[in-house]
Amino acid sequence: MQRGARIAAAIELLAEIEASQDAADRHVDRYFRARRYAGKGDRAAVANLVWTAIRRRGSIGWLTGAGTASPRVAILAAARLTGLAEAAELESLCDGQGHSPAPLDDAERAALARLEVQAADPPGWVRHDHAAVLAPLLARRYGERYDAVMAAMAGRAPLDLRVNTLKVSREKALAELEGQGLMVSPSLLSPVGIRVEGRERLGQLAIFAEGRVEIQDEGSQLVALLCAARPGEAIADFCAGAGGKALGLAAAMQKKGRLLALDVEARRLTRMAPRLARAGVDKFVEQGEISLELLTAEAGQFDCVLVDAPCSLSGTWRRNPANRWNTDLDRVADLASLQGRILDQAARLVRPGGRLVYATCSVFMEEDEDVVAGFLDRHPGFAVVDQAAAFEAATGQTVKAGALGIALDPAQPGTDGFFVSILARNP
Ligand SMILES: C[S@@+](CC[C@H](N)C(=O)[O-])C[C@H]1O[C@@H](n2cnc3c(N)ncnc32)[C@H](O)[C@@H]1O
Repeated sequence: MQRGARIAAAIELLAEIEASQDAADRHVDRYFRARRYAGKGDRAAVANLVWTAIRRRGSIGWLTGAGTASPRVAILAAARLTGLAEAAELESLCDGQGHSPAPLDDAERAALARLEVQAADPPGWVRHDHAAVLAPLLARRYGERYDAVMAAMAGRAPLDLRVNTLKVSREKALAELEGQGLMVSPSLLSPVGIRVEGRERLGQLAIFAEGRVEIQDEGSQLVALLCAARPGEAIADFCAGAGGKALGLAAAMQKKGRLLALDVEARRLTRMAPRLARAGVDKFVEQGEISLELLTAEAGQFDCVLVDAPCSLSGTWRRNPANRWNTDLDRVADLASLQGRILDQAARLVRPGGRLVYATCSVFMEEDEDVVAGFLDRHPGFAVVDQAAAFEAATGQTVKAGALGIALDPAQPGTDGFFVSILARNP
């Protein structure tokens, strides 16, 4: 495909994506399945234009003065921003000949001219592609590290695996994956983690189908490990959802003791069934729906309660770029009050002397430290433990920790953005 044809294909694809509710990657796959003549290079170039236009939606709107840019303007701007075309070439690439896009109209020409001026000195939120209202929140969290972290946030999320130590050791799993021709290395912080180079399709491999490894970001692995669950303990996973953390907890407990996976919607827990079965812990993990009766009946019964709270997902922008634009301050405030309420409920289940672990995949302190501080004000019977010492005890590694918790990010240590706070109930 010529460059003009690649741009035209990307415009067509983006318009399709915008007009539908389906996930963007499904469209990209379908589009190319129907166009077998397109080569690997074509596919990569078109997909890069489409992803750039989606990820940079808000900043392209600002740079071109177009507000919400049309698919044509968005893709032409993406072609410029990714270096596929120089400014002066866009006009000639859009000549309407063969498979090239139709010629530019005056409004499009003006939008692309404005891009050249504005791109010279854009504000931080444009450079790093997030809603302008989130700038103070990110400045509060990162200060001088803002540019470095946001640059890391723009990269592609790595592929991490958690080894199911109920079935195999990390050494054996590494050897098996290497035997399959994969480039793998032990994770830096998670003692049960493996990092895979490249975008391998793991679904077909026996090691995955037979539950020896599970796909899980290293940050998620660390959240489960920081519960320091031991065999024989009673642990409640209060926001268990699809069960990612529950799997890690079950392995740490060596299937001994009691692991209760809870969620406010029992429907959500059904998604964990195949994962539990694959990992060989389906008979071990108990499931339950949160209710007043349950909170009363189970009060004070657990050595540790994990609250992996619903959040803005701002730590996962590498995976879900649309969230960079559709999170506003009201949503963050609403989530913070929900998180406080969930913590209040979950705390009832912790036995005297037990642990309460609060985690989010948000990088906003408003959903993290502030929620913990509010909880501690309301519950004088709980206190923070030494976070850095708890991290070292659970993982054998050291990280920088704050007084109220540990914040991980894609720049340092290179995980998704996560926050974890380990609290203890007074004996
Ligand atoms: C971040 S997700 C959990 C992910 C899960 N722990 C995992 O590792 O796969 C948050 C979960 O909290 C649940 N949730 C939402 N509101 C809740 C509430 N009021 N109480 C308890 N759980 C709630 C959601 O249903 C969702 O499953």
